[in-house]
Formats: sequence, C-alpha cells, structure tokens
Amino acid sequence: MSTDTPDADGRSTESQTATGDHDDPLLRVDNLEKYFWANDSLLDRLLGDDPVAVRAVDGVSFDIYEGETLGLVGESGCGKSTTGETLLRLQEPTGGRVDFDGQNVYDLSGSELTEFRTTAQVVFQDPFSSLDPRMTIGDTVQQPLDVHNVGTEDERRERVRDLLERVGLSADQLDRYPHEFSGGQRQRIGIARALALEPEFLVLDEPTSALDVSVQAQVLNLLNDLQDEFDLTYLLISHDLSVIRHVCDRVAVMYLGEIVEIGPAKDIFESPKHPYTQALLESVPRASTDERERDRQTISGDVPSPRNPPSGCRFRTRCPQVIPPADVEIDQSEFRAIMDLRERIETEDISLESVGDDQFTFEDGALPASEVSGFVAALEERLLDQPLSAPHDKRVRDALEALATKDWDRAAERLRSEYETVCETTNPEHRVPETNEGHVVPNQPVACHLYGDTSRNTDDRSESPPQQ
Ligand SMILES: Nc1ncnc2c1ncn2[C@@H]1O[C@H](COP(=O)(O)OP(=O)(O)OP(=O)(O)O)[C@@H](O)[C@H]1O
Repeated sequence: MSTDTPDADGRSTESQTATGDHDDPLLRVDNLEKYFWANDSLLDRLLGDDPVAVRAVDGVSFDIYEGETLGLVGESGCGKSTTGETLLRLQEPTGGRVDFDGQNVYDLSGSELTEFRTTAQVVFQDPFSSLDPRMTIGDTVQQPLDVHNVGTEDERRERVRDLLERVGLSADQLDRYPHEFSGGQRQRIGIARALALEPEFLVLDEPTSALDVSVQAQVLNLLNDLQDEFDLTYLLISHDLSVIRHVCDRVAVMYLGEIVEIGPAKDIFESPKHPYTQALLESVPRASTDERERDRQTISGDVPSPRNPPSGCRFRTRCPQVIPPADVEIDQSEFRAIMDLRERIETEDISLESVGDDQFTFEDGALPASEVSGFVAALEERLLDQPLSAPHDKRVRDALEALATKDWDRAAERLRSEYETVCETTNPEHRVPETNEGHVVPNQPVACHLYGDTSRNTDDRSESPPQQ
C-alpha cells in the first residue's frame, strides 16, 4: 500500500514492489460462508414461519500475502464487512475455513485464540461510534494492553504516548475525551488502539468513508507509513474505488456474497473482466473534462436481497451482457427487457387488475375473449419501454395473453422455453480469462460465462502470489 508518491496510474512504484516475497499466504480464506437467519424468533416459530437464510457471505476464497494490501470492493450490502468480521472471528462462520499463519482460526481456543486476537485487529469506519465518549483517549488506546495484561502500568502508559505520537497526535492529549477531537483525529485514535498489541494483520473497514475528502488522504498516508514501519498486512474494505485504486496491491470484487473477480489492482482497473467490475468502474465520476463528457453508465437497479439471490450468476438481473441462448438472435437491450419482464412474471409482480386504468374487468379470473388483444397491448405499453422486433414481439404477446386468464405459470414457461440463459441456469466458476489475442490472464480469475474454458478452471484465489 502506498499513497505518497503515486505514479501515472495513481499507485506508487513502492506499492507495486511491496509484495510477492512469500509463496505461502499469511491468510488463506477457503470457501468462507456466513449465513444469518431471519424469521427465527420464537414468535416466528409459533406463527409457523420457516427460518430464512440471509446469505451474506456465500463461499468466498482468497489469499492475502504478507506485506500486501488486498482491497475488497463492492456495493453496499454485498457482504464485505461480514467477510472481514468473520475472518477475524468476530463472528462465527457457517462454513469454510480461514488459515492464518497456517492455523485454522476457527479451531483456535485458549491462549492460541488470544494470540490470534492480538495479531489480527480491525479499524472500523465510524470513529464517532467506535470510541467510548466517557473514556479518555489515553484509556481508550491503553484498554487492549490492560485486557491482555501487557507490561507494567508505567510501560503501558509509555506505549500509549508513543502510539499517539506515532499516529500524529500529541502525547499531551491523552487525558482528553473523544468529543474534543476532529473526525480525522478520532480515526487516528482508533488506529493507535488497533496497533497497541503490535498486530501483523489489520482489517480496515471503510477507514476513511466517514471523513472529509481532505482528511481521507492524510489517514490513508498514515496507514501506508505504518504498514511500512510495522510490516503490516491489510485487508482494506471499501465501496470507494478511488481509495482502492490508490492504495491496494490486489483487489477482490464482491457481489451479493461472492467474489466475482480478483487480481492485481492495476489489471483490475485497466482491464476489468467481469461485467460487474466494468459497471462499478463505469459508475465512478470522471476527473477529466473529456471523460466527464463521456456518458456515465450507472448500474441499473439495486443489489437483490441475499435472502433470495438470483439463480446462476447473481449479477445476471442487472448485467448489461447477459448471454442469450445460442439459437436466439437478439440485441442486448431487447434481451434485457425480456429478462426483466420474465422476472416480473415469475414473481407475479404485475398488478393485472389495474392494467389500462382499470378498463379491463376480470370475471371468474379471466377476461372476455374480445378484450384480450386490448389488454395485451396495454400490458406491453406498461411493461416495455420500446416495441420489440420480430419474432420476439410475437413470443412476448403469446406470454402476455396467458395473463388474461391469470395463468402466470404458462406465461413464464412460454418465455423461459425461448429465452432461458446459461447465466440463470449455471453458477459460473472462477476461470482464468483469455484476451482477444488468445493470451490467458492467470492472475485475474473471473466468475463469468463470458470467459474462459472449463479446462482451465481455478477457484477464487489467484494461481500465483502477487507479482513483484
Ligand atoms: N446480523 C445480521 N443479521 C441479518 N442480516 C445481516 C446481519 N449483518 C449483515 N446482514 C446482511 O448481510 C448482507 C451483507 O452485509 P454487510 O454489512 O456485510 O455488507 P457490506 O458490503 O459490508 O455493506 P455496507 O458497506 O453497507 O456495510 C446485507 O444484506 C445485510 O443486511
């Protein structure tokens, strides 16, 4: 990680050479899974509601090498914080393992677990809520030393003074309270506390998101200096691509509980492979006027609920590159319109009674035959932004006709039989992508049906340690 002397692409030469000395990762995350259970209260059980799994983290695998900064990026709700907290064992996993220095952290107990808790620390986003307003900052930073009974009282106080100085505060301030400090200073206090036990590994969970932009850079620079000085390894969680770009050696892109792409930061930013990574990058505001004038694409819709994630590729409900069946010729905007329509029919998310401003009246669950064509036309107008080309227009009308008898299943089946895509039937495995010239890109596995050949499948982790 480095922020002080950025080169042309915003990463310093130093950061590009900061990793790669070690074949064995410091941290190896293997198929990590964390489900929460909703509808699981006594009342729910009395009401007969079944518990529902919230799949916050759903089988992620990656490695972190000593001295590097791995970025974990994705929209809000994708499972980044849950991943960070679960791998630190602040939450227990529902599946998978995490090896730290060769030991599965979920097997640790007693003194081994205590040792792990000193070695792996976290810095949270919000320095306002993560500090106890009734404790002086000296006591706050000293607390982990007290809990772990490190040194004498005098030695602990001396260490607190050193730490405060080291993070850019004055040792004279240790009797002050959090409200006497600015946001950036409070984050420095949080960092000092995280460093108190001389950890090797820090999870930085949105460490600058609550700060003013001008202060963000200072805190990132401080984290960079501390990494060099104390040989720290970072997992940096952020939804902010500019933060990730400037400080990370490698980047893992997370979507709805899964890692969709992972690779060296430079490659991810210069040559993103997964449509989600591309869409995330497209949605970043541009710095230069030329680029600002270019149309900025935003990702359509919201992240679906992790209670009921889409089948197959989870990004397919928003993806601008969904793959049509081999025998269907259709442009992407028409295919997207039909996919969205299918989704609404399959979830019965269309109010049939209100179509055409209530001009159609269902009797015994069906419309009179004379009204069906008007009803279909009104439905098309409501559900489609633009008319479809042949033969798709006819197929869609057939499906909509089934809704005139409220036969949702027949409508859904009519479209499914024509338009079912590999993106919905099959969860893509991580594969090493191929460039247009036929070169494979071994360090950038991607989970997308657009790429690769199943003979070269890999799991989520890069095949080799980060490049020098
Ligand atoms: N204790 C919990 N119980 C139930 N669901 C939870 C719990 N904690 C998190 N979730 C759900 O898990 C999903 C992932 O949340 P998480 O906070 O890990 O995402 P994130 O990518 O870090 O987003 P953000 O940046 O908004 O925190 C979300 O849908 C969230 O609502």
